Amino acid sequence: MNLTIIKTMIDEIDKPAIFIDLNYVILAVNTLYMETYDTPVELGKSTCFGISHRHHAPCDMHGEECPMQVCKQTKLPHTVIHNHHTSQGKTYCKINMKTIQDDDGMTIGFLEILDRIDYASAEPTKQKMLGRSPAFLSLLQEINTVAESEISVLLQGETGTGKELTARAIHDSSARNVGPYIIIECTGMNENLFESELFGHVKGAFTGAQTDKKGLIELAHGGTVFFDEIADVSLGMQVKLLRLLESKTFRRVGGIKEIYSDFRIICASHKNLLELVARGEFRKDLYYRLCGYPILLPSLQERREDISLLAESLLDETELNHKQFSPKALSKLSTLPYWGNIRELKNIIYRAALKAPGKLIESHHIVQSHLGHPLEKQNENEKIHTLEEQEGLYLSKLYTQDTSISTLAKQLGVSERTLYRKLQKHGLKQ
Ligand SMILES: Nc1ncnc2c1ncn2[C@@H]1O[C@H](COP(=O)(O)OP(=O)(O)OP(=O)(O)O)[C@@H](O)[C@H]1O
Repeated sequence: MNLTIIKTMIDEIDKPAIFIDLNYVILAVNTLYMETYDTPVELGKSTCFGISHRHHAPCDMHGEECPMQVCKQTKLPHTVIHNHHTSQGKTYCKINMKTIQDDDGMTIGFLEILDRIDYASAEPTKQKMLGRSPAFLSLLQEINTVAESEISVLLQGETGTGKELTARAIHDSSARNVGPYIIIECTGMNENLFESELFGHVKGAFTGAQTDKKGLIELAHGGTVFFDEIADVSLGMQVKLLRLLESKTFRRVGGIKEIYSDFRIICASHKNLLELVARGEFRKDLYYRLCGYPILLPSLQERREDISLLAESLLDETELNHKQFSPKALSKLSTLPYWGNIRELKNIIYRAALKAPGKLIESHHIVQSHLGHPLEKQNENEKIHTLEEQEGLYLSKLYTQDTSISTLAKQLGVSERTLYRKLQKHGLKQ
């Protein structure tokens, strides 16, 4: 294949694209690629890592996976997610790389095509999934892996870890993103209501059904349905859901006509569904229908490196965004145990900003509410905590506003001063 043909081919691609040789040097580039970066491309001289990362060495020397190395070994296309320096700042990009061979099967270079990832960011940005940690990057990779397929996805993870945001990101990066995205909240609905919400009803099906009404499944035709807290669906309704998933057809309540809906399903639960299956509270056949691709969302504890970034951005989303954290406040935020994950972090930040009288939010303004913690006991027993986290968890159980410090200190076998210090360290006391 000669270079002129490659240049013509690259110009035809409707995404930023380059052709690089075995030494990372760019030999062909399209206009969309040049528009993506501020650094000008010099054909035969610029390297892919120099333009996209402003590095002087390949990505794998900077802790990122180099797709070219994988392509070299496997000769198969490979996709990775990298954080690029684009003309719009640091941006997550999906890099699709493909080996190009000559007629004799010799590798002559690599084709790189880029997709911007608009739902995530490594910089403080409103309304985006934020993070830089390895756990966050693996999550982006998982989203990327499932997005282009039709597989059913089961999102599991503690409350407040971002399951709803992840479901939306999967829909937005799938081919169904032009279709509807329907959220079905499974908690707190009785069976009759749930059935009529899902499938709709015909006129006269029950008192108050004065007209025909489409259900959410019908409205989701061509798009994605997200069932939040799927574990809360009753056993009776689980049978109907299974039938729906197997046939993609249903009947409106009181109706006889079979209606077809083409939808993709994503579910989320903060409960361990397999445990519910073992206890007979969730149907095994439905579980396997829903769990085509399970994704476990990392808790905030597993991505502590992201706390400062999240904190800055969450503060920015409040009306108190003229305030800022002291370095000590930020470091305190990074050490707290978070039972409610990002949602709890959000509350702590808002409270701290309200408490701070001036512009600066100090570490003593950051106080964790211990009231919510006993609510979140799901999987707590199985999780390994550091001793320090365990200490915080234990103290938050024992200590309430009415606790006598001297009595508790005696019971714990420490001095009152030590207990004070520990309560302060874990954000349980000012
Ligand atoms: N990566 C992230 N970056 C920024 N904000 C996030 C991120 N993940 C979650 N959030 C925010 O945290 C809050 C909780 O997220 P979300 O509702 O998606 O969690 P969840 O896991 O679905 O919670 P639950 O199980 O309680 O329904 C939301 O305000 C969301 O915007």
